[in-house]
Amino acid sequence: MILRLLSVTKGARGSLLAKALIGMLITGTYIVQAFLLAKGVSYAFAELNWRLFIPIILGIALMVVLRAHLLWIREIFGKYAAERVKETLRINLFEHFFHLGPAYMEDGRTGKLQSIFIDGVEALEVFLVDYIPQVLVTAIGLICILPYMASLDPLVGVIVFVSILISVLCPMFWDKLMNKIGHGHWESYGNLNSQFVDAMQGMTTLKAFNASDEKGNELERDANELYNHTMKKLNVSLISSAFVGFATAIGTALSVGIGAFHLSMGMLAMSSLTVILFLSTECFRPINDLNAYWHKSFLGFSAAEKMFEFLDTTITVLDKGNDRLVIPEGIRPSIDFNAVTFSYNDGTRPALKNLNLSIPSGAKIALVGQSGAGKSTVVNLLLRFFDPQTGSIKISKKEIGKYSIQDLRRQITAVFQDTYLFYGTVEDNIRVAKPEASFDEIEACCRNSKAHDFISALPQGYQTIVGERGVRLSGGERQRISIARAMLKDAPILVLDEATSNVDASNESAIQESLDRLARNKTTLVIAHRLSTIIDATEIYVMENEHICEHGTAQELISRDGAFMELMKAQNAGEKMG
Ligand SMILES: Nc1ncnc2c1ncn2[C@@H]1O[C@H](COP(=O)(O)OP(=O)(O)OP(=O)(O)O)[C@@H](O)[C@H]1O
Repeated sequence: MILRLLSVTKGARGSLLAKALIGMLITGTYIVQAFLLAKGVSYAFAELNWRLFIPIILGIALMVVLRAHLLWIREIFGKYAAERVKETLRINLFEHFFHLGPAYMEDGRTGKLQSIFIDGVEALEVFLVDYIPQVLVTAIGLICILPYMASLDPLVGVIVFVSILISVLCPMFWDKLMNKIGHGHWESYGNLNSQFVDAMQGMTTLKAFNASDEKGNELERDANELYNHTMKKLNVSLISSAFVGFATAIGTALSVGIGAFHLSMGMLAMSSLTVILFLSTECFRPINDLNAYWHKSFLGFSAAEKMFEFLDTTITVLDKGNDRLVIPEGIRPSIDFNAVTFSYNDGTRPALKNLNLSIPSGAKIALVGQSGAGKSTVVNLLLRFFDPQTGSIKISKKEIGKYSIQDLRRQITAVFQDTYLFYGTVEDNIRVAKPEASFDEIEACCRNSKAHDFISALPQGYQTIVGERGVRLSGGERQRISIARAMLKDAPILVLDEATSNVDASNESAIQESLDRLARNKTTLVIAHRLSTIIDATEIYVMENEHICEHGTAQELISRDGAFMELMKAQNAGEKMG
């Protein structure tokens, strides 16, 4: 995993190396300072002239000033590297997220993803930007200091070496436990985040059903779990740090003690003992820093595992097709579903079973049926949000999997029952369909979709901010914006999935007229519950239990008195009661 993590430092490696080099210079200033201090102390014991102390004091002051500057420069390199690494990681994550598409979002909870994408990436900063350069600094520093210490007193060298080994290896013993706790932390953090997002989005429902207390309790339980994990993490981290602190303190004390003993035995000079005294502290300084970074990094490790787990999620809808799907102006493609079977998720219950459906070039086909029959699933498959397990779907007689997904979706305009508005102006939201559109084109589409009047009445007209944190629009208004989007995209295949379900009666006939006009030179698939809106379709397909049970013109189906008539009767009865 560490190697994989290192791969994301590409683009920031120069800065990381610079940071490590500056770190070595900083260690150098500490070593020089230690030597100067050692010299000063030995002068003090020798009771030499005070003037001799002046260069030592000046030298130490110089080291302090130099170190302050180096620390400042190291911070700049560190921050630059951190931002680059985090940017790379997030770009990788977002790219994969978009490749996974709607199929992934079926299982994933937004709050969990958010916690990994945002906070997980932040948690990795310490490991990538502090720990890795510190490994270099520590290794080089020790390679320089240890042999010198051993040359002064071999036994002291061995003691320092063993203490360093213990300090480095000790955190590794806790690794498994720390990792487990880290996983628990992200799990509970993700749960809390998901619950919170859920509560925010469903606030109206919670209040309407007096269920906010229960939701509040669930949030409290999740917050409590997170607290417990955080405390566990702190405990283990503190114990591990205490071990390392103990090993370094014992190492320093032993090396000075042994040095003093050797001095008393006449085996070591006073000047060497003072050097050992100050240098042994410098030996352990980078180790302590390394240990501190290791502990700060451990949440990053478990976050990294979650990130890699996400990055390894198989993309189920593969974009392998290289063929271009460019439909020349005026040409209307045909669509064919042949023996299509499809199940969501675990595949236990098929949403479509052996479905056959043909939409001839330029025809308007309607798909009707009871709720849950599988109508929207047909659209999901046509847009390749999912791929069927068996059977084939063809556009213009060629399997849709052979076209690039971008090309495929470029040729289809879909209007759904639910319209998502992004944070931004009304104009931006419509422009999503055709970024290069002129304002006049946008306005013309809004007039046709009966959206222009209400948009003009908004505080800043087309420049009014909508979406999250923006002006709230009604369901019908949102749907008219989505119809304007569809009109602007004007692709050769039109899919209307309950496109006017939220539109009020006064606007419906006018919008229906515009949609009919839009559908005139296209191949159209309409899904509608209100059967009056599809009566003019070239052919109506009736779905029942995941497959087509009958099809024909409205007239044919009415005279057959089958499933379609059942639906008509049920609807008429419903309308009469309404
Ligand atoms: N994203 C999904 N994940 C899992 N199951 C799903 C998903 N979407 C739909 N289903 C299931 O697949 C079946 C068909 O659903 P689909 O939405 O296609 O029906 P529909 O005919 O469009 O219904 P409605 O008219 O109510 O919109 C249903 O049993 C539904 O529960």
